[in-house]
Amino acid sequence: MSESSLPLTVTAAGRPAPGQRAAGGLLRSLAPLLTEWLPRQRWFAGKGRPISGFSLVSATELLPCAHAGSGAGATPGLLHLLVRARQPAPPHEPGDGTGTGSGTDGSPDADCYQLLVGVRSVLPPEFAPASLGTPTDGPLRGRALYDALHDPRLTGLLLERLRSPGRLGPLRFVTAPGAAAVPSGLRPRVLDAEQSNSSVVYGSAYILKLFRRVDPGLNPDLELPLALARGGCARVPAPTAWFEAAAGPDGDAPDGPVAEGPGLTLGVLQPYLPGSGDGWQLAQRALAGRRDFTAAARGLGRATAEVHATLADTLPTAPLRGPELERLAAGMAARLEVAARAVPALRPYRPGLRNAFAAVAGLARLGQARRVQRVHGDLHLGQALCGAGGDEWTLIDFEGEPARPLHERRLPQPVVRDVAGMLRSFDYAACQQGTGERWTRDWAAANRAAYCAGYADVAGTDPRDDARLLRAFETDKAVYEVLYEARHRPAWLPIPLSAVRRLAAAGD
Ligand SMILES: Nc1ncnc2c1ncn2[C@@H]1O[C@H](COP(=O)(O)OP(=O)(O)O)[C@@H](O)[C@H]1O
Ligand SMILES: O=P(O)(O)O[C@H]1O[C@H](CO)[C@@H](O[C@H]2O[C@H](CO)[C@@H](O)[C@H](O)[C@H]2O)[C@H](O)[C@H]1O
Repeated sequence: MSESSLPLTVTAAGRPAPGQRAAGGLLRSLAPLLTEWLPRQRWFAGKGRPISGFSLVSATELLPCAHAGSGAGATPGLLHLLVRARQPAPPHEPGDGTGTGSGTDGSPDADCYQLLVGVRSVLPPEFAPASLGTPTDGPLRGRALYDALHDPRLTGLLLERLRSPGRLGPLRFVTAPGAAAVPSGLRPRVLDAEQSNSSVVYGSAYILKLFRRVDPGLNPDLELPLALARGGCARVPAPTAWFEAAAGPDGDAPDGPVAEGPGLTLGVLQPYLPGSGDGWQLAQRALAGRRDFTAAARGLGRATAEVHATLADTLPTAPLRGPELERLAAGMAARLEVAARAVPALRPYRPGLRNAFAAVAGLARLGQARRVQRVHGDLHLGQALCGAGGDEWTLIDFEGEPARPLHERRLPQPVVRDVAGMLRSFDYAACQQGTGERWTRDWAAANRAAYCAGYADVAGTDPRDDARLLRAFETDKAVYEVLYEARHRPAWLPIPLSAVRRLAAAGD
């Protein structure tokens, strides 16, 4: 998007600021700060590639910024920004082959990020770690800018906006039909978690997830929980409210009036489940204490199958016949090539891994077919919250694998894809406690079996009976994890690499 087509800056009163210059000047003054700050954020998706420039998709004042924060106790300003960061394109990451989509959404070389920027004349010391810096020119010259999610006054304001439906410039705040009224004055705190996005907890009642890298379209992390709530499935917290930006003709937020429809999903408010541990923490604790985890694993299998059953009832399903099975296998093989180019340690295992994918193409030649439906897409132990009973599970984070384009994450998939994700996670948990030990290997095997048995309790079919497809998805996931760890947590790379060795040997 060229600077001349920038949308207007929208004022707190919902009126365009005088002239487009405000937005252009804003971008110029923010660019040096963002170049420095963005790559340091956990959720920045373009790590390792230089940023060559920015374009502003929208800028909306939620609280006035120009004179904000002057004087003791003065109200800070709050600016909502959608900003594209231009970077050299990543190596092409091919699709699943289970649908018609290909390529990426929006500009492949310019991811769009959502930022909430606090504005003050002087930054209080408690917000120093959240500082973006101080622009030296433009409309915010000399003002201290910081990540507003760390300021309870500003995140409190955001909750106020979500409490009552309405519009502000390109932003639309929506309350779920039939949702209980959200009380005002809940105390906000930003979540300090290893996340792909950012979350704010209000009291111990709600959690607001703000999507950081946003793609045009309905985010499955809103779409699927809404569908599950419609279908009466209590395994997933039902969205209470959300906010979005209407999509313009080029997929960006518009400078005109907000159209009806989902546009870009920006944030989802849902009930917070207090005190619940996640499956990863519980598994780690069980391993450290050398305790059995199979009852919990079986419960998790049952929860997964219940969620799958409701998704199949409420959203479209389709057959996966010969040509689609072949495309699925080709997509997996192509992703392996991309990962092997990026991570040399994968290369020696390619022949064995390819065999796992060829076996899926082999199903097509046998005249077999499967079904596809909407699935979680990135299921692992950290995506399951456990109630007090120890085996009652709630599933969260239906966004799918964050690195994939949105249209691909919304494609129907075989359910074994989620099963494979969780099986990998038991392996991860065991490896994290020490790869070599017999006991941890047996622990992982027992929990993998219990999880599949739990799934079969509800679904009536055991995922292990579809061995070729399951192995192919497990292999595909391990390859994804190799790339994920190489990019985000290089010290963890040996974990998926050990699975790659095992899976490659099984395919010889
Ligand atoms: N409804 C909820 N109740 C309690 N904690 C939650 C809830 N939803 C998310 N969380 C916590 O927030 C963390 C991040 O949420 P998640 O949806 O996985 O975000 P991301 O996509 O950024 O990784 C989770 O690991 C979990 O600890
Ligand atoms: O939870 P996210 O949506 O951010 O998912 C990404 O990050 C996960 C790690 O936080 C990553 O999961 C991998 O590590 C887990 C342990 O930390 C393990 O349980 C998973 O099995 C493993 O895949 C996930 O792949 C990534 O998309």
